[in-house]
Amino acid sequence: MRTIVVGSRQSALALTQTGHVIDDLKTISAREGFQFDFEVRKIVTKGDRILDVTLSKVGGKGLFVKEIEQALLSSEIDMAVHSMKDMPSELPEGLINGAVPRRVDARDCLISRNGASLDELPQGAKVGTSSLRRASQLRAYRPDLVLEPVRGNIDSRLRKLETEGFEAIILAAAGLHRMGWQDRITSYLPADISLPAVGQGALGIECRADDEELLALLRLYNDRATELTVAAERRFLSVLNGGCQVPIGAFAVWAQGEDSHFPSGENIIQLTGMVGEPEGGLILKETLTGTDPIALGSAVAERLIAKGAEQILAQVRG
Ligand SMILES: NCc1[nH]cc(CCC(=O)O)c1CC(=O)O
Repeated sequence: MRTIVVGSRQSALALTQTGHVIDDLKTISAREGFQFDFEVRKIVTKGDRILDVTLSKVGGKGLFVKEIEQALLSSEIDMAVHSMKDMPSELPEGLINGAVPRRVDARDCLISRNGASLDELPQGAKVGTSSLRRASQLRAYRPDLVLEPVRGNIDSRLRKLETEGFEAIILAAAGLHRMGWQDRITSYLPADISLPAVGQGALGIECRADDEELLALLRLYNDRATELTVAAERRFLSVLNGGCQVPIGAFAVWAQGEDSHFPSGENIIQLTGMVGEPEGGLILKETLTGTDPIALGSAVAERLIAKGAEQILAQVRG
């Protein structure tokens, strides 16, 4: 019997999704006759220590994974569950993403204090989001709203909805579902109003590239459709050099379509990508289909670059 040590951040969401993954892996492990046991080890990351500083000011998403990757490389832990959204596009030498489990709801959602939908929010209502992507798209749809940052874990953001005078906040539906807090969701934002972040609603399981024993189990947990759609989104993001906090969104779906361009039965991915000005004045968007996620991600990015995406991103980074 081998004990797999699973590193996790201490946030309620990280611990909860790590717990769900361990439950799933235990089921697969027992069914397939593996000899694995699991144990959670909590790790405090730099991102957790500075949760009150706006992330885009301190260097972005890598902040949540660096310590975890060091613990993996030194074999202090064997695997770690990440939100795909927070996983950098390049993993360090020696580590790989061993499985992408089936994605849950990828949409953004609105949690409003009085049950109002986005359309029903009063003129000039104060809405909380720290995401440039959400702000850009919300401003394009409802220019009257007053958007203000709301940082912290989802539990503290929900608290701030009550204590800091917001009419509503925007969160990823996936986090609320995983926490069992889906009752708090007032309405789901359709992708044409708020295109989700790259990888939103999906998880990635990082482990050492040479840990064949564990990889054999993780392969059985991988969901091919999620792996390929998220790969297309991530390729799109990396071509746009979007590692840090940038107003970029993407969402890919998997269709086993009858499209005449593709031999029947082939896996067809439809990818929509968007780059928006932070003030919502201009939203660039493009949808393409293809069978190769890498080529598709690049193609959508190139289309947006041709429309001026790099100028928008240069302004944001500037
Ligand atoms: N930005 C932080 C983050 N990273 C992952 C999730 C949860 C949802 C997911 O798995 O995509 C959230 C919270 C949010 O954006 O509301």
